[in-house]
Amino acid sequence: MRRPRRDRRCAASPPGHRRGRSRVAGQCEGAMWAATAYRRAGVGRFPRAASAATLSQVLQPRRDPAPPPARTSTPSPLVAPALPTAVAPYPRPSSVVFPPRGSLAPSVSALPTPTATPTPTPAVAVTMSGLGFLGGGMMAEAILRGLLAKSIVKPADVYVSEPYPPRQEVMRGLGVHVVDGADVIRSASTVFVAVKPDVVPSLLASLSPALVDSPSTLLVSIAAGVTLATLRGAVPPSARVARVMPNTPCLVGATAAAFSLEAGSPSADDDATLVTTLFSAVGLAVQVPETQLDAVTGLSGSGPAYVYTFIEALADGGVLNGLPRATARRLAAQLVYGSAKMVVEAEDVHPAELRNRVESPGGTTIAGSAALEAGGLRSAVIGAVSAATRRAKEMAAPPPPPRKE
Ligand SMILES: NC(=O)C1=CN([C@@H]2O[C@H](COP(=O)(O)OP(=O)(O)OC[C@H]3O[C@@H](n4cnc5c(N)ncnc54)[C@H](OP(=O)(O)O)[C@@H]3O)[C@@H](O)[C@H]2O)C=CC1
Ligand SMILES: O=C(O)[C@@H]1CCC=N1
Repeated sequence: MRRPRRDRRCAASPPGHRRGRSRVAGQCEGAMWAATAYRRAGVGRFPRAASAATLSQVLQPRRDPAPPPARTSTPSPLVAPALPTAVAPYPRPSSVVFPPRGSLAPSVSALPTPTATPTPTPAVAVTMSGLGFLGGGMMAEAILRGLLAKSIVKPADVYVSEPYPPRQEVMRGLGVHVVDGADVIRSASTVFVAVKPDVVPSLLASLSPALVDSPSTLLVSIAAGVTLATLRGAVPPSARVARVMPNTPCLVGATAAAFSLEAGSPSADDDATLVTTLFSAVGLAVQVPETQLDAVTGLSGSGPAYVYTFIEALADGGVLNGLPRATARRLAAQLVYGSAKMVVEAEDVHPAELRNRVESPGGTTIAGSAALEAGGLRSAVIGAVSAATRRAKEMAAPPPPPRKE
């Protein structure tokens, strides 16, 4: 009998304690709240460098030395065009050229080399010959639906191995081939490893003969905590490996994904280009040193869950104060969406500055912000990212040797 599947998914300062009345002073207090929260979250002292950077940022007068615009009944100065250096939306590729089987992506070498910032990708024609997924669960579905929605790949060019019949049906419903793992490797030159972390080493080891027969397969692992060294140890030398930490908003083309590649790999540039192209088609893709990937997991990999909790809590607050549930939910979601959009589009503006612009002196928002601080929201969020990061590190650790009876 199958084991039961787990439930999807998945897996301060007191009010009125300002030291000054100006917005700049308020920003300073924001930084102190951050430092206090940092300590409360049990992650040690607020780092000196971070503290200094944050304080200097918040203490600096704004680049525009003029006082903040007076609140009037005229249209708000917060509309995006009023913010400095708004960044344009990332250009999206219409499709990706995949390398033919058995060769290293000559067609992608013309694409830009990724950097630590979002990399624009050009529109190129589809000549897809095979994208694979080992595991057809939640995350595979999110990536796949995102890529299909952007016409990055055609369903007929996708091969998925998945043992659980209901998930196989979901995959077939997307029009992709459901085959066994070896056939995924034989049919696809780029293969996502999308099984649970503890399954990865044994699954890859079992696919070794197919990988030997299909040299230069690029395995793109999304498994939390599974290191490049573990991947390398589980595959033949001819296979290429990449480690990515995406998140479920792939599904709506708004993922925040970071990836790392093996140092010194001769195909590193091509692989970076291919991974960047795939993930920037469904959101943001940045390359980071592998040492940062566990923190990425704790922040943006796990982060959608924290944000959903926040949205749920916001909606509950609205309901408590008399809003119909559906109205509260729509407003809460749009609030988070719009606020995030402003941070994304004005990356030179510190979020504290955006917050301060909402907080009228003696008004409603500062009362709410003070309640958030008193409730420890900031500490709780920092603690959540740290707990998830620690968990990713634990998962990366080799399993303890079996106990002798
Ligand atoms: N969910 C998320 O938000 C994110 C997840 N990840 C990572 O993605 C990976 C997948 O997570 P998620 O999609 O949530 O998990 P799921 O459990 O939804 O998906 C994994 C799927 O792989 C199947 N599977 C098990 N063994 C094999 C096998 N040998 N061959 C092929 N398929 C197999 C599982 O079937 P069965 O259930 O029957 O075992 C399951 O359907 C994990 O490593 C996770 O760390 C990364 C970023 C975000
Ligand atoms: O919870 C997990 O382990 C996975 C990895 C990141 C998001 N979900």
